[in-house]
Amino acid sequence: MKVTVVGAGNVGATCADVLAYREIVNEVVLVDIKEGVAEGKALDIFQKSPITCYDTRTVGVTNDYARTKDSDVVVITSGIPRKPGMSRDDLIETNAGIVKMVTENVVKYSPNAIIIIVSNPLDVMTYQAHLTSGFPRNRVLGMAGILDTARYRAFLAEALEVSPKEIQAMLLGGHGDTMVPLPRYTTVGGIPVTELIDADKLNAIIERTKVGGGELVKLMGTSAWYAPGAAAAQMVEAIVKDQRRVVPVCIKLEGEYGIDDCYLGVPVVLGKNGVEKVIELKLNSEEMALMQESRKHVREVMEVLEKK
Ligand SMILES: NC(=O)c1ccc[n+]([C@@H]2O[C@H](COP(=O)([O-])OP(=O)(O)OC[C@H]3O[C@@H](n4cnc5c(N)ncnc54)[C@H](O)[C@@H]3O)[C@@H](O)[C@H]2O)c1
Ligand SMILES: O=C(O)C[C@H](O)C(=O)O
Repeated sequence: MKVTVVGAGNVGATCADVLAYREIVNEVVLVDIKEGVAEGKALDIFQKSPITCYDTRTVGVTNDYARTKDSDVVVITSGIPRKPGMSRDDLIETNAGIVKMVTENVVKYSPNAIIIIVSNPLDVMTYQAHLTSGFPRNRVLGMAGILDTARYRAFLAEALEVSPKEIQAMLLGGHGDTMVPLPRYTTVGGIPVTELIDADKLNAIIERTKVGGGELVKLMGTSAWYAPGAAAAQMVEAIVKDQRRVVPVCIKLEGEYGIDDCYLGVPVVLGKNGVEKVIELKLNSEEMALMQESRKHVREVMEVLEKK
């Protein structure tokens, strides 16, 4: 199995590192537009292999897509991250062009690949890659829900003083402040979370999760990478090992949840064909209203792209 990661910055290099040290694939090709960056980071990761003991080979190239030929999965992280005071949507002008150009190259050399988008604004960059690639929707996916649920799960684990491994959760909607964490679908070792935490505390955790990316941007002056890189690697693993994991993924909705023609996070079964199935939950009226609000926001940003 061969995986390409485009963008050898914070998220891309972290994703490549996780793919390598966990031996998720045999070969990782890292691509960047900046001369030497991908080559250097791939070499550094390869030189770690005798220390932490793995066989995955990592190779870096500067814009040489021929070297990515016949990749099974391509993770696109190229693009600028936000700085304090910016929203993810502010990145659209720069990142849409980058994602378009990168996707054209990916399609040329790996026409059967499954594409995972990481660049922001996530839902609309997934739209851009879908438009440019012309791939079926099951092969153009956005990574955000695994990261957003991981934040929610981590905050809950801390509040409940339990292992984060015990928290299972689902979340819907766009990757922005309108995301929809679902307490009704959150359990702690199989116990509904609402039996273990009072409503005020749970609401505070939901609100913190919604702005979880911004919290880190404020602290670091740029956006997060450890959890995002690992989340993208988890999606790659589910695909290349055909694990059929049930995780939230951004995909074009075609009637599910009563929504057409919008890119939003929903629970899916993730396996060797990318999205094997979109799972449609029976939402209550409050959850449905939040999902519609999220759809409205993502649609507005999609329209910005359409007018470009
Ligand atoms: N979906 C998510 O949950 C999530 C999480 C974290 C970050 N992000 C997004 O991921 C993107 C990358 O974040 P980062 O922290 O790694 O940024 P970064 O600046 O560290 O890395 C981006 C890399 O992309 C490269 N690049 C730019 N244009 C390119 C092109 N045309 N071809 C190849 N490479 C190119 C840059 O040279 C740079 O090395 C940002 O848009 C950020 O907002 C998304
Ligand atoms: O917050 C950002 O800008 C990056 C990313 O989308 C995140 O949630 O960490």
